[in-house]
Amino acid sequence: MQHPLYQQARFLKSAPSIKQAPPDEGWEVAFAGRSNAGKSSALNTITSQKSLARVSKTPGRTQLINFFELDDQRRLVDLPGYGFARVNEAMRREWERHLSEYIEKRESLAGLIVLMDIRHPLTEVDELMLGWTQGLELPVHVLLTKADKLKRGPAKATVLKVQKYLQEHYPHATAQTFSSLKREGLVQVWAKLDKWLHYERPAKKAD
Ligand SMILES: Nc1nc2c(ncn2[C@@H]2O[C@H](COP(=O)(O)OP(=O)(O)OP(=O)(O)O)[C@@H](O)[C@H]2O)c(=O)[nH]1
Ligand SMILES: [Mg+2]
Repeated sequence: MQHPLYQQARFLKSAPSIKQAPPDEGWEVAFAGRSNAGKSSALNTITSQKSLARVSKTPGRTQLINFFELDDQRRLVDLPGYGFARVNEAMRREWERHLSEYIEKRESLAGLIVLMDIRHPLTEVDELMLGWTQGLELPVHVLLTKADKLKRGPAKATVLKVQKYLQEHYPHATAQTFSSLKREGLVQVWAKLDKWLHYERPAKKAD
C-alpha cells in the first residue's frame, strides 16, 4: 500500500537552523519527538521507502533539520530528536532555540506531527514542545508509536487517555496509535497529512 504523494519523497537538504532552510513557500509538515520515539521509522513507513530518513545511532548528535521534497509545493521535515539523556546544557538550549524559532516563524509550516512512544507518552519535554504550539494556530497530531509493543486493550486505553488530556490542555491537538513495524495507523496519518498539505488524491480511474 503506497500513497502517490509521499512515495515521491526525496531528500532536499539539511539545515542547522531556519536561516539555511529552503524557501518558505508552499506547505510543509514537520515530525518531532524524543530521540528513539520512532521518527525516522515513521517517515520511512509513511513514504514507503526503506531508508529515506537515516536512523541515527548516536542520539543527540544530529542537530540538523532535514527537509524532504514531495512536489514543488510540499515538504516533510524531520526535526532533531529531543530529550536525549546526557546532552549538555548548552546543546539543549541551542536545540530549544532552533526548534522554537522554526515552529514560531516558519510560515509554510502547516502542521506538526509529534511522536511519542506509547509506553511513555507526554513526558516533560513533549509538553514543552506542545507548549510552543499554543496560540500559533498550528495543528498538532500525536502518533503514539510502537503500538505493537502493547496489547490492543492497553493501547486503546492509552490513546483514549492521551486524547482526553490533549482535549483539556491542547485542544488544537489530536492523537492516534501508530506502528511502523505493523504499518498500523498509516491510512489515518496519510489523511491528516493530505488535509494539512492541501493535497487531493487523484480519483481512481473506473475501468
Ligand atoms: N516495535 C517497534 N519498534 C519500532 C517502531 N518504530 C521504531 N522502532 C524502533 O525504535 C528504535 C528507534 O527508531 P528510530 O526511527 O530510529 O527513532 P528516531 O525517533 O528517529 O530516533 P532519533 O533519530 O535518535 O531521534 C529503532 O530500534 C526502531 O527499530 C515500531 O513501530 N515498533
Ligand atoms: Mg531519527
